[in-house]
Formats: sequence, C-alpha cells, structure tokens
Amino acid sequence: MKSIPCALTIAGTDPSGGAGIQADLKTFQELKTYGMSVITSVVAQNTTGVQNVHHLPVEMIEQQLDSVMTDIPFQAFKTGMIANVDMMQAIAQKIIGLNITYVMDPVMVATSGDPLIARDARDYLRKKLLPMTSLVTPNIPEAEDITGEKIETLDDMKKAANQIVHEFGAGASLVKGGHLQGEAIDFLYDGSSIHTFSTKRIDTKNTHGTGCTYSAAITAYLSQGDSLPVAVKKAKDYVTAAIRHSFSLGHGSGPANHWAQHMERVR
Ligand SMILES: Nc1ncnc2c1ncn2[C@@H]1O[C@H](COP(=O)(O)OP(=O)(O)O)[C@@H](O)[C@H]1O
Ligand SMILES: Cc1ncc(COP(=O)(O)OP(=O)(O)O)c(N)n1
Repeated sequence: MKSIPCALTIAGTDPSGGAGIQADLKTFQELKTYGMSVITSVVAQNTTGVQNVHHLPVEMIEQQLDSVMTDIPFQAFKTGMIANVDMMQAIAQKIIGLNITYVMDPVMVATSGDPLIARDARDYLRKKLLPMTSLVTPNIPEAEDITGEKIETLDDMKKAANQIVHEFGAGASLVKGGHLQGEAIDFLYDGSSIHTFSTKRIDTKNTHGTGCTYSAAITAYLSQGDSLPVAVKKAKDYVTAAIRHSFSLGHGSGPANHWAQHMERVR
C-alpha cells in the first residue's frame, strides 16, 4: 500500500473551527497529509474573540505526545498556542533530538487582541524553543516581540527575518506582512538568502485563523518532501485562496475557506 505523509500539530483549540487545532487538521486533510493533534489548551473562542481558556495538565500533554510518538511516525510537526513555561518545557523535552522538521507558529495574541500565552512564556519561547525550530512564522507583532525592535517597513521585516535566524537561532524565519498596509508580503530567510512572497491585499475582515492555516500548510508540504521555499510558495497560494473565498460566518472576523482551491480550479 502507498505510504501517506503524516504531520502532527501541538496547539490549542477553537470550537468555532477557524483557528488552532481545527484549522490545522482541516489544512492537513485538504493537502492530503494524515493529520494528528496534541491539545495544549481548550479555548472557548469564536470569530469575536476569546471567552475562556482551560489549560490541560502538563502530564496530559506529555501523555498525548507519548501516545502519538510511540505509535505513528510523522515527517513534520508544528506548534501553535503553548500557553505557559511548564508546557513549553515538557514539549521541549519530548522533541529534543528528534530530528524531525519543526515549524513554529509563535502564537502570542489572537487577532481579537486576546493574549494566548503568559508573559514569561514569551521569553522561554524566544530563548529555548526557537533554536529547536526548522522554521518560525511570526506576524509583525510577534516578530517585534522576538527581536525587541519596531517593524514599520519592508526593510524592517527583512532585517527581523535575518535577526531571528542569526541572533535567536531559528532554522529559518518567515516574517508575515498581514499586519502592514499595501500588498500582503512575506519574507522567508533560510539562513543564506531572502525569498519574497507577495499577493494583492484582499479587502476582507474575515482572516480568523489565517496564521494557523498558513503554518499548517507549510508543515503539510514539508511532510511531503518539498523544499522550504517551495513549501512556503504553495502554502501562500493556499492561504491566499482561503482568504479570497473566506466565509462571512459569525459576528466578528470570519474564518478562512479550506475548499477554496477546488473553487478556484473549477472556475
Ligand atoms: N487581507 C489580506 N489579503 C491577502 N493576504 C493576507 C491578508 N491578510 C493577511 N494575509 C496573508 O495571510 C498570511 C497570514 O498573515 P498574518 O495576518 O500576518 O498572520 P497572523 O494570522 O498570524 O496574524 C500571510 O501570508 C499574509 O501575507
Ligand atoms: C487556539 C488558537 N491558536 C492560535 C490562534 C491564533 O490564530 P491566528 O491564525 O494567528 O489568527 P487569529 O485566529 O487570531 O485571527 C487562535 N486564535 N487560537
């Protein structure tokens, strides 16, 4: 029988289906990658914001990781919301020395402005987890938090991408420009050169979960053996189509559309 690429996401939940674990699994499924998940926190949230958060006990996160890792091999994994230092330490222990492609979405704050990780966890993420990554995918506020520098221009973005690799030890970094004005431009620095990924900005408020979707798509393509620039290019196409056909669901920022690629193919 043909083997299937497998990917794991370690993240929090979104019962409204737009972000977190739910977005990751939808993306893996669409991209023909067998998806698995380890839940860190159960988040009561929807398109308008976060209503409540329940963090799972660290032992439960460790046990979920053991359940997956002792049973099904995977070619790549991603992390999203890891709310506190205890969780980060436990996850770091499990993945250290694994030698499997690791994509980190350094989730800190939801689009609604609600904080998703503790203040001191940002420091641990920056100092201990970043050096373990193959790729980190910060948006502008996250890149500012990591580097401690304001990002206002495209040159600032490129500088941050470079700094995150050379000063903070990430394997590669993709600084996303969704929070700037004008074209939606992202810069990938792979340790030797900058690659630019640009699309026209789509006029919509429905961008809930786009960061999760983008990093999950990159993880899926990497699990299939694509090189980093190719995986990012294909994932950018995926997330752009998902934003272009996003759903006006809910009372806030609606979710990305994971069937968008099919819709664009049949037109
Ligand atoms: N309105 C938009 N039109 C087109 N692409 C967008 C738009 N907003 C964000 N993007 C793209 O979506 C991806 C997610 O970016 P961003 O919004 O910066 O991250 P996050 O969701 O983590 O805050 C990036 O590729 C970014 O360029
Ligand atoms: C559980 C959980 N993880 C991450 C996020 C943030 O998602 P992101 O794709 O960065 O963007 P928004 O959903 O904030 O628009 C989240 N909300 N929940």
